[in-house]
Amino acid sequence: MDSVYSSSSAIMSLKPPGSDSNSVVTPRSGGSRNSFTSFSGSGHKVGSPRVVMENKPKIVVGDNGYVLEDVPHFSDYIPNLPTYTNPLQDNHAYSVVKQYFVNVDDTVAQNIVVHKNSPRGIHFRRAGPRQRVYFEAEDVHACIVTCGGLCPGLNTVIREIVCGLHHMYGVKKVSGITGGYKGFYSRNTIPLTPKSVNDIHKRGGTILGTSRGGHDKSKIVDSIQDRGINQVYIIGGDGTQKGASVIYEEIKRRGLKVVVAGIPKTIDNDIPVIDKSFGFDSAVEEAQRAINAAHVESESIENGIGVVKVMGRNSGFIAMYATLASRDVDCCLIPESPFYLEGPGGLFEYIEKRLKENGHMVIVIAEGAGQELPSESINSMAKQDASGNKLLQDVGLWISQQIKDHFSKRSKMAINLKYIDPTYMIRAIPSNGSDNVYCTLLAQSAVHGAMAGYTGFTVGPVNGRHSYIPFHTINEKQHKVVITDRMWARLLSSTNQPSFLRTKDVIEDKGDEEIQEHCSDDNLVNKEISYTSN
Ligand SMILES: Nc1ncnc2c1ncn2[C@@H]1O[C@H](COP(=O)(O)OP(=O)(O)OP(=O)(O)O)[C@@H](O)[C@H]1O
Ligand SMILES: O=P(O)(O)OC[C@H]1O[C@](O)(CO)[C@@H](O)[C@@H]1O
Ligand SMILES: [Mg+2]
Repeated sequence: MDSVYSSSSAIMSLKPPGSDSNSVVTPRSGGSRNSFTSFSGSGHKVGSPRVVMENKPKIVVGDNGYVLEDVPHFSDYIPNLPTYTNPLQDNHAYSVVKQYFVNVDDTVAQNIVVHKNSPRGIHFRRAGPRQRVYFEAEDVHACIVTCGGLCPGLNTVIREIVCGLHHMYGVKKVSGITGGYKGFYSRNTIPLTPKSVNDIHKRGGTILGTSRGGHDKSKIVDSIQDRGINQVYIIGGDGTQKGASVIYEEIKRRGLKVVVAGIPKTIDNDIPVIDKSFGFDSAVEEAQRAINAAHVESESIENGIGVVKVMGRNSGFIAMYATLASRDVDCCLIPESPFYLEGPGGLFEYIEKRLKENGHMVIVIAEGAGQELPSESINSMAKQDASGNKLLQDVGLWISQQIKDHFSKRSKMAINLKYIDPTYMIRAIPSNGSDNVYCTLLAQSAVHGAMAGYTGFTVGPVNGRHSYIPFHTINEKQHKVVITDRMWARLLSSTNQPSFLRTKDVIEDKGDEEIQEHCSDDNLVNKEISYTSN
């Protein structure tokens, strides 16, 4: 297999040094806190000097178009590190498993729909326990932080990182960083033990608290160093993963033996590459309650219209899946599918037609849908939250008002509209059973990767197999509903709503679809999260 670091000529092996089962157990270093591992580029131990590394993606290419988008490993920038036998091999629970350790050469294909002559395409390193680890239990000081908005399952991930570290690897020292990234510079942390986190998965929210903004790279890494932390688990959405990547780069620049592991969290399901994000299923389920209420209200009254707003800033996955799941929805509006109100093919015409046919209707709207419409009329200034995310207009309220105005002023039809905004109620629930299992796998995969010396990665299922995905890949783009894909067509055929598309849009979008083929939302339904032993 040929191996390259992107355009550079450096040759790299698929196996990280020390992960080879034939390698000899190297002696324990005395103080293996994060400062012991500063090395010069030439491999000499030099005490404290800083190591400046090139930030190039780690790409390995092989035969027939095989590409591995690999994740960083300590051994990339710290030579001659000691490795240890994985304590799992003596764990009674896992000793029954035939082949528990993941082969170091195992990778996971991003694209599983192929033709006879297709190139093998992009792969990611398979997640799971390795035979050799880069930490001894008593030397680990892990920390966990949650950032960004709430999402069902945050507490489950926290619980399972703590329990995974403790029960699988014997790690006792885990600190909770409170209130998101800015918690790194506050004085107190919360000690986390299997006992203290035992019941937290039954609660919504995050026991650690969360926040937006306040990411200061140098202060965060100083705090990590000062506290002697050597494994950092960062749970959060797209912004958080970008912040994690910046922290990882700074840690590498300082030559520290500190893992940065990202666990993707987003109720919007807007993180690319992974099959879906945790909490998404729980959110879709909870949205059913609001849609049911809207349906009951609307069908109980003449010309009743129920409008339900769900979350989804730039990606309309919750709206799309909640609509498909419910079957009571007559129109679903998402950010990816621009719509218009007036004239032939517009929303008002469709509402009138639907009410005449059926006497009532339900509209589900994602919060980011049609944002340009209220902005045009209200002419508001774009405002941002503390993280720099654009603050949205309440499109649910706006569209409800537009529909009311239209039917009272320009149509002879008297309507009864009820607007339901369950957005924060959906986000604040505890995760359901299947999300709990998914959260467990994510947490355990992150722990295995960290113990094995991988860093700078986000963990997640790719085609059902948990994988380590480099930050740069995760941070490249956002996962969005592709409106020229089959899944959106299924929705259109289920609701019978207009597509609001003109032929020109379809042609332009088909070009996009080819580019985004691998992250099509078809993947989301056709792939199950695999609960196999990775
Ligand atoms: N480009 C960036 N570089 C460094 N830090 C960032 C960056 N973008 C966001 N962050 C930090 O990440 C944290 C979370 O970001 P944000 O509020 O955008 O939420 P998120 O992680 O995207 O989650 P969600 O949008 O699902 O609620 C914030 O503390 C923010 O300062
Ligand atoms: O009001 P907050 O907490 O800033 O969060 C709102 C945003 O967070 C999200 O739930 C993402 O976490 C978006 O869907 C929503 O726009
Ligand atoms: Mg975000």
